[in-house]
Amino acid sequence: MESTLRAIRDGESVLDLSPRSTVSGGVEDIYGEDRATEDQLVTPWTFSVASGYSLLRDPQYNKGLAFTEKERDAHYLRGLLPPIVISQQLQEKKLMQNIRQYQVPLQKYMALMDLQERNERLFYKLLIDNVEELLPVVYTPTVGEACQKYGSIFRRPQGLYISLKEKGKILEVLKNWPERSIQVIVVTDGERILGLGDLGCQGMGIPVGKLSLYSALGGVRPSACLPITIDVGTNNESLLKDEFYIGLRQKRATGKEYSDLLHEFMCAVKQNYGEKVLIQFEDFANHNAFELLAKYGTTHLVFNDDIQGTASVVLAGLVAALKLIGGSLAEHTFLFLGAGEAGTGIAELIALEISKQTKAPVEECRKKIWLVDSKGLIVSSRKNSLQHFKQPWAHEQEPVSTLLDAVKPTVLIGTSGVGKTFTKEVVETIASFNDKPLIFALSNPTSQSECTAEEAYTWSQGRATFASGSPFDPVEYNGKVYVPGQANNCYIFPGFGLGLVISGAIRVHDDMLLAASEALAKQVTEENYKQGLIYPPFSNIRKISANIAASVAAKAYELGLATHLPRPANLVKYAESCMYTPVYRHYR
Ligand SMILES: NC(=O)C1=CN([C@@H]2O[C@H](COP(=O)(O)OP(=O)(O)OC[C@H]3O[C@@H](n4cnc5c(N)ncnc54)[C@H](OP(=O)(O)O)[C@@H]3O)[C@@H](O)[C@H]2O)C=CC1
Ligand SMILES: CC(=O)C(=O)O
Ligand SMILES: [Mg+2]
Repeated sequence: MESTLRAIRDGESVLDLSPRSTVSGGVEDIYGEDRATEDQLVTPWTFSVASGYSLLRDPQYNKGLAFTEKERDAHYLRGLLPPIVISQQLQEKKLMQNIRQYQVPLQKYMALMDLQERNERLFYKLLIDNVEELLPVVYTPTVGEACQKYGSIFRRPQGLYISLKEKGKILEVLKNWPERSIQVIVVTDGERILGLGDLGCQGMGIPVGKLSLYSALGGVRPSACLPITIDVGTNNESLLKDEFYIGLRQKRATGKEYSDLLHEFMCAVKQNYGEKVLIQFEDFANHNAFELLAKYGTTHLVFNDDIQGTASVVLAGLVAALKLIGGSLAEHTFLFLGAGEAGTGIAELIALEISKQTKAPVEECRKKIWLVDSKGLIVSSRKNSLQHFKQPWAHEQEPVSTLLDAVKPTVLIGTSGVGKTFTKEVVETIASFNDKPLIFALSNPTSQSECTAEEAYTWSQGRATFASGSPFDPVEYNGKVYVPGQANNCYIFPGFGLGLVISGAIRVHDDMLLAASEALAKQVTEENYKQGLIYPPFSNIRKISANIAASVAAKAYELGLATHLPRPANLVKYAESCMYTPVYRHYR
């Protein structure tokens, strides 16, 4: 057998591998897999010529019924498919019809994951052409439910699992991944999955979902994307007791054990994929997230989507909203419910932008921004007990425990991960001292949203401008239709990552976040504003991503952080030309 395999590997003329008939009329079991009793070892061998049966089962190349007559002849597909040949458009139509028949969002999610596993190009074509309809399925809110039930719905593994068992062998594990030229990694340790808390190893749905958006919305090739879950255990008691749980059945490793594993991972990634692979940290708990970003920000190309991507998307929405509510950023007062990754990340970028606009020191600009955590308003008397990322926000003020007791904000931002916290009283109060209150309810998924779009519009008597992390349908109030925006980092990270990739950037810089934000805000049209929108529609997201990518790349060149030289003259055109499109290719 070894000589046969070697002949195939070396490209010599292929030997006869067809199973031979035996005298008894059965089929000879040449490799002994069927003869072996259960306690004997067998070799799980395969050979990889993408033709015939294996071509149909290779999601990267499979086209299903869209294989042409010529391709069916050339690639040994005759008889393996029914006679009809149909177009990708017709396949898309049929699949959308099928997906629309499912009433339960999780069924739609599973159907889409099956499609991704079966026919990658068709999956991306569907996602791009129906982005507004399918985004809530592959992404928030449905991906949250998928993660909660990941063990039960698990069929085929997606992405790479690195657990404590792989300590000392992470480089080898990376080498098991079939693709060599990786450009973007999204990694989680599953400790803060959306606002759903610790889902351990089942957080894998998040890197998988984020990376499918990298390809669909940002045009990064799917084969260049690698979803990774680091499994250091979970503190989620119900998962630890769940017989279908797919992760390590132990409490989370912390301290040195945790940081050693993460360090080995970060070094192995750089060693295996080089300096220019983007590592996006996603849904880590804040006690690790800030530290990882600070520690690896100077040695690796790292980006924390929850801290930085969210900041960039919210700043864009704020800048755009000024056209509706008036004033400059510096003239507004901001109040956050939630002072973690998203809250302090956004707050810091707002302060930075105000500082750039007004030339005032950033410390001064922070004074217009207030944050509330689970213990109340962040004030100076609490300073010694505050986590380091909250300390810059500890302003001089008496401690208060209720949201609107001390501050009269013009902008209210929810980043608490706790649903229903913007109560009727809260919305009515902010609407009582603002003609046009601006309200962001950013927590995901929908169940954790601080309030719904309907509540925001009704309780403010139609005066609020509203955007949320997970999507809400338009609302009719007093005969007028209000269209809520979706303030989600998925507006930013696909284009942001593309900009880093095409410029060959080696580090992320805050000015790139500001550039991405500005590029997004510029995409909001007069027509969008007329509808009360502060974000452009997702139907234009590939164009939006190309513009964001161009702005981020331009900043990378300006800062001397780009290695792709010479700089392309027209970066928007260049970004567009680099984007993956999922139409079928013709096979020779
Ligand atoms: N729309 C988007 O694009 C994004 C949305 N998010 C969403 O934001 C939410 C928070 O994420 P993240 O910042 O990373 O989480 P963190 O855990 O880092 O922060 C949560 C913060 O909320 C505070 N908090 C919790 N409960 C309450 C409460 N009842 N009242 C007031 N404050 C409370 C916590 O207080 P304490 O510090 O005292 O514990 C903490 O400061 C999640 O739901 C996530 O899905 C995140 C990223 C992007
Ligand atoms: C959107 C996102 O990244 C989050 O909710 O964590
Ligand atoms: Mg996230």
